[in-house]
Amino acid sequence: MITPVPSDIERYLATARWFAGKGRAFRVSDTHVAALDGAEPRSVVVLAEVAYDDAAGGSELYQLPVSLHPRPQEHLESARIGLWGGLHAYDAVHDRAAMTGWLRALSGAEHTGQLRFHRCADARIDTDERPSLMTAEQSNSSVAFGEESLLKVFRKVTPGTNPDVEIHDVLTRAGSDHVAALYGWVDWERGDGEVFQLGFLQQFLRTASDGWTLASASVRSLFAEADLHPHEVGGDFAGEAARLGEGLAETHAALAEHFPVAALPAGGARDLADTMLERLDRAIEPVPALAAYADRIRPLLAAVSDVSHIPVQRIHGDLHLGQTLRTVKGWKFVDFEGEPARPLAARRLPESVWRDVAGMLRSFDYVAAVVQRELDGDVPTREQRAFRAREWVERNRAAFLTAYAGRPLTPDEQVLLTAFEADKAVYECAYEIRNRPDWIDIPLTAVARLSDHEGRPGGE
Ligand SMILES: Nc1ncnc2c1ncn2[C@@H]1O[C@H](COP(=O)(O)OP(=O)(O)O)[C@@H](O)[C@H]1O
Ligand SMILES: O=P(O)(O)O[C@H]1O[C@H](CO)[C@@H](O[C@H]2O[C@H](CO)[C@@H](O)[C@H](O)[C@H]2O)[C@H](O)[C@H]1O
Repeated sequence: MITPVPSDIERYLATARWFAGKGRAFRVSDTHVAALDGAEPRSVVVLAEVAYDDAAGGSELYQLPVSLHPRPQEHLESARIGLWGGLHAYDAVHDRAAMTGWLRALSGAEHTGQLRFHRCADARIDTDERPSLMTAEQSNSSVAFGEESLLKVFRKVTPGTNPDVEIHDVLTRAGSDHVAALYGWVDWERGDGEVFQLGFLQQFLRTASDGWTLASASVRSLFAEADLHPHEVGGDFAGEAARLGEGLAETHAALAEHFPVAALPAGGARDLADTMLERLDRAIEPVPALAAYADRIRPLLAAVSDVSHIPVQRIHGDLHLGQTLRTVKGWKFVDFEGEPARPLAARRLPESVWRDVAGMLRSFDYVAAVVQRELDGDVPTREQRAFRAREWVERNRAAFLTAYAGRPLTPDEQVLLTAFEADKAVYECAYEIRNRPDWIDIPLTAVARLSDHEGRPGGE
């Protein structure tokens, strides 16, 4: 069995887009290796224990599928990890031959040592399809096989059922129109018997466009017209926003049918409010500008503790326009992993559907803000654009929400929705300062707007 070199992995992780510990002091304290027997090139999965040496401490387990070659592979230079036992080690998601090996193992439902490849009963898997790494990788890595299937390789792994695999499995069996069908998945059993899900193969929605791209195009087409209102512009998004709302309502209904539903127990509303308040307090340290709004945001979050009945069920957990794909047959939702920063167990718990609704509402705000940033102009031009962007946001929020709920929200639902929006904007402040500090103004502006919310029914 190959022996990985921890310092090579540390160097590789430090620059990886998907490594959540960037900027923190860390070291690889241990590694586990599982081999894909008989694969050519030689392939292993390395699970690297990452220990953090900063004040927050803690540890995480990261997955590196590795291909091992006796000779250097020039075309894989950017994916090179190091030289291990005389073999050249590469991040295998970049290595087409290695990924074909994974597809074959999935197709054959192979059990090799500690790795177990599962194939779903109705899965169509063509092992001749050519693998290519998707460039839009974020928290994980995804490899497309021709036009047929997509392998998502989780990077940070935790023991137990992964919510992305679990929800794709359940909704595929239920015949949902709103997810890509699950074709198979990969488990790894650690020496102590704990099982980790390493990735899954799903239907590749190759002709789909993601909601972020479509919504950005709509905002750009608004700005291309000097004075028109959003509903007067050819690229109006409100119809799509409404279809997204309907699609989310149908997805929530399917999740409610196939997973347990409940109401938060006594004290649950207070716990939820406290969790949000704690998240706000924690975010002030990395984002000191939040402090100026904190006293006016706290009552919005604390109000949740007065809601007497909060129904909960499985939800998406981190919904935004980038997690939606428009196919010819309607909208699909992807990436049911929940917020990457939350512990896995928390991400599988039933939650209020208003968390997902709030996520989408925040995304309409984001897309309008991001498109404005692409454009320059003098102050009056920018102010006029900001006003028109607000009209676009309000129109699409309303279309989405009306279609989702199909009726006016009750006062309690409005309290929950506002609190989840504020909570999400706070989360985004912490997320942006770590990942895209240039974008910090986007959620901060939202926090400022929400802090001004009091007494305004119906949202922002
Ligand atoms: N089944 C699919 N078919 C086509 N594209 C997909 C599919 N699932 C995800 N994608 C695309 O891949 C991107 C990354 O997928 P996602 O599951 O969100 O991974 P991550 O956890 O790395 O963010 C998505 O934004 C989406 O555009
Ligand atoms: O897609 P992930 O599950 O990795 O989610 C994380 O990254 C998202 C950014 O890609 C982040 O979403 C935020 O930025 C989006 C625009 O890029 C915007 O549409 C979302 O509304 C906003 O929250 C998400 O919060 C984070 O968890």
